[in-house]
Amino acid sequence: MTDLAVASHGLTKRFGSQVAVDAVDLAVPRGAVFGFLGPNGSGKTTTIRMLLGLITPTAGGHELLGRAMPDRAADVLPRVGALVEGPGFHPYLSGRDNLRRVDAADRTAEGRTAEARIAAALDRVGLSAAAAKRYRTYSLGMKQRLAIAAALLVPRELLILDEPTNGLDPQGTREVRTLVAALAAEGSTVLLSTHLLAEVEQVCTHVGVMHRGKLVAQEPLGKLRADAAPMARVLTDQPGAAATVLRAMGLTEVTETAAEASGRLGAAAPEKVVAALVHDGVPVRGFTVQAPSLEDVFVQLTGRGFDVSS
Ligand SMILES: Nc1ncnc2c1ncn2[C@@H]1O[C@H](COP(=O)(O)OP(=O)(O)OP(=O)(O)O)[C@@H](O)[C@H]1O
Repeated sequence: MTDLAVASHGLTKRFGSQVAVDAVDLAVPRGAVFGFLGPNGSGKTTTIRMLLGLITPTAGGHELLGRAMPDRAADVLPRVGALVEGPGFHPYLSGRDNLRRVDAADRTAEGRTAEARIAAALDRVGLSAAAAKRYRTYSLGMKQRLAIAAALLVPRELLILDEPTNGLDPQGTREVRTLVAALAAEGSTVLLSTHLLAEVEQVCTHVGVMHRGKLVAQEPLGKLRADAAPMARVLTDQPGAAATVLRAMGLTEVTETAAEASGRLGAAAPEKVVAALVHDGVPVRGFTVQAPSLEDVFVQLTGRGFDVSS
């Protein structure tokens, strides 16, 4: 048994002359909550659609749960729950009746146990009380949770969720994040795509970063942070002189504003930097060393500061 829930090799998709996904080698360990992060248009949805066998790759291949796709699709897809775009729920049917339709359409699901499984899935996503209400009266968060319930009608080893919190208000976002964390705690591997760094920080154990169709980083979240160099900030009324010292001490990405200079600490020890500032007569009003934010880490890794917060 492989220890990877998702493994892709050179997965590529071209649309005409445009390369939407460019030789992506994904490695999602079993048990991970893998945040598939990238700005709009970076190729996340296209990758996910290839992973699920919804579209054919131009080149490359992949395995889900150790089985080659698409050859073993019939065998592996029943063990994979997916949330990709709207599942086409009927607006005038209740949440429960919508799940009955979804379950009836699934040939791998056992009809005899349908009612119990539907009730369990509704309970799982906190929709039991609203199960009899029509879908069209649901809030966005409830609609999204019903879509996740549809993915949970049978036990899943792997969940692939495309932007599960997209369009949700803060309350709905929290509900979905809590649900993802609970599913992971029960042993499911989760791959979720997002363009929100906060999402990755709050629920993910691993992260893969897409940029212009390429997977530019893929690591456990803790390692990503540990590998990143911290920032030093000097509060001073002589930022120009401070910046000169920071550069001389080997700090990189040195910037200055009216009241401070900052730079990325490499091998330089913070106390040596302070000593050098004082030695050169720079008046230091404050000195702080900050662990990099996840956004800083991505800038370091990719060399680009893409806007991931919008
Ligand atoms: N069917 C298609 N035909 C032509 N181009 C496409 C098609 N699907 C996607 N693309 C293009 O491929 C690129 C990647 O799109 P994709 O939807 O995979 O990005 P994404 O990272 O999921 O973005 P978003 O967060 O907006 O969904 C985009 O430039 C998009 O316009």
